[in-house]
Amino acid sequence: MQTPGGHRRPSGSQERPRDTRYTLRRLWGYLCRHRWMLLAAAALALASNLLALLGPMLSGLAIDAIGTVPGQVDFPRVFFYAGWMLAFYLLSALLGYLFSLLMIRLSQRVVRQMRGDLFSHLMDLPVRYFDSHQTGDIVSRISYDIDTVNTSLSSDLLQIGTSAITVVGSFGMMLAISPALLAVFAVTVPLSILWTRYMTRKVRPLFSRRSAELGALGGLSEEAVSGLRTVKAYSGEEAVTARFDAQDKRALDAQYAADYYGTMTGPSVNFINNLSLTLVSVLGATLFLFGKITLGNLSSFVLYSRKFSGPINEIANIASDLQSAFAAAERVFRLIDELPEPADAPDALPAGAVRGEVELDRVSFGYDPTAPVLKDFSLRAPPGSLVAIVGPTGAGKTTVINLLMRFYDPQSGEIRLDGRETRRITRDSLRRCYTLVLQDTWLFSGTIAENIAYARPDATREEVVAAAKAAHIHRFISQLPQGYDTPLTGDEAAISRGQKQMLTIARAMLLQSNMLILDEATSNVDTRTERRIQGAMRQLMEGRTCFVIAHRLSTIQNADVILVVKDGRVVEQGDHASLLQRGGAYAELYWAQFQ
Ligand SMILES: Nc1ncnc2c1ncn2[C@@H]1O[C@H](COP(=O)(O)OP(=O)(O)OP(=O)(O)O)[C@@H](O)[C@H]1O
Repeated sequence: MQTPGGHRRPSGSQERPRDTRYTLRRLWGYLCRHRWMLLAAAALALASNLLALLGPMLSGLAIDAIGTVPGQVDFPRVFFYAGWMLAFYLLSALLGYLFSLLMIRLSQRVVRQMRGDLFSHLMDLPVRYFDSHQTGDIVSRISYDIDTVNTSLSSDLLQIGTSAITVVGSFGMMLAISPALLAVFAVTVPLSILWTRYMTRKVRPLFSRRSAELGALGGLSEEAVSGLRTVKAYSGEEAVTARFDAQDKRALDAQYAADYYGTMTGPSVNFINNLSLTLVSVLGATLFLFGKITLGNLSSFVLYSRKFSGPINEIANIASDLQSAFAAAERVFRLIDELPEPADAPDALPAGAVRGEVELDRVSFGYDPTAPVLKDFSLRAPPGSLVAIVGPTGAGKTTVINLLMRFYDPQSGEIRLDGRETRRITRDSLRRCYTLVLQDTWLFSGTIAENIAYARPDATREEVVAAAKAAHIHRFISQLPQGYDTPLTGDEAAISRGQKQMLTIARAMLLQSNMLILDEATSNVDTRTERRIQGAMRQLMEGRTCFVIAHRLSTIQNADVILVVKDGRVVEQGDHASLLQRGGAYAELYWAQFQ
């Protein structure tokens, strides 16, 4: 039996990269939510860099104060300039420190918002999304990809911000000192810009691939870890390790390719910039010879030229980090951009108090619209009735539940609750009308009491205990050292599958909804215990419209209507006695179990 919509398909590990501008705009949107912090950071960066920019100029003035004639050094002036240099550099360092602090805080806030948006959007996605994407890949977006964006925002963006100011400032200073010497950069700067652009374009898809392959690796790990018992039971360790190995190799290859081209960018741009230093030295010496520049100015120019090309270098160096962050941000935004469950119809109203009359009227549905699973499916459940759905594996029983809960909507036909089409009822209120107990028991890390009270956190301890007693799980819980306060963590061994199922039944007992769906809800409980909780189950079903899917036909004999489903169609319906008498598909299933 599946959980509703529990079929999983691996995600396509390759998604087409979007353009950088789109991702940048989205990131910018997040940053702008903290525009005051951003503005303060920009002001700090500007002040810190402008102060640092004064250093080379003061150094040049100090050199000129030394003069060219040995023994005629104007020490007071040298110390005067050196003193100012020290003061400016100190202040610049202090402002730089404050700037970094602010950027770290800013990136923390942005990441928190992004992660929050991502998670809450995840909750709004239709079941279909989870049916077709690997859990590990989704988790990797929430953790790994967002972390990558975080690192990049706090360090790379910071560097780019300060670099830009330094580049512009140094350029202005060099222009003031010697426009002639500046000509050197007319050759080297375009060269390094073109080269950096070429490399980033080359590297970006490689980083997208790296993120996707790492996501797939996460998916595989999640699959292997959650199914470890089965893997061991089938001695599949080697096969799963081989698959992991192959995927790990693919991820590492993708990482290597991205890092290889990423690291190539820095040194090559560095070389181009060093070339400019060589040219400045030659041209500067010539200008000095002709008395067009003082030694101090030349020295300042060289220092500014280092300041000017340094950030270009840095930007080239962090370009690969940025590419990796863009690829990660893109995967995050792609998830955020996934279409949520369609909004409720404009005329949809809350379900309100319902009697519990459910009708499926000639419903056809396929997960893939071209391959129908339910064909012309009709059923009518009067209020308070017990409807059992039986049929062979893959017949479409769980699919009926998926439609009742509106995890999916039918392609044709109508589903009605109390005569109202369910599309005219808000999804949330419709789902609240049902209590759903699945074979797939889902317990979260919290105490036993919290797990039982999951759908009603306001329930008192007495109510929780009464529910547990009704589900015949109270004795077991009381024997635990911490009783109802026993934490349920990942330690699956501490509690059996049957006990887990009883806990989910206790959880259902606490709810007062008018309709109940039991999808193989007692399949893990032994027949004796099942018989013992029958009374409680009957009490739970009392007065409620119930849909029960059970392979064990003994549990549904008292149903008002039994629907026999085969290949997505109702092939027989009636109560137990009439269906047995008929000697058709139901009788066949029944005798197959009891003979
Ligand atoms: N999320 C899904 N995506 C695509 N196909 C699906 C999905 N869920 C179920 N199916 C297909 O729909 C058909 C009906 O599945 P369903 O789970 O409703 O059967 P079932 O009668 O509940 O079977 P079982 O008794 O084994 O649980 C199957 O062929 C199944 O492969």
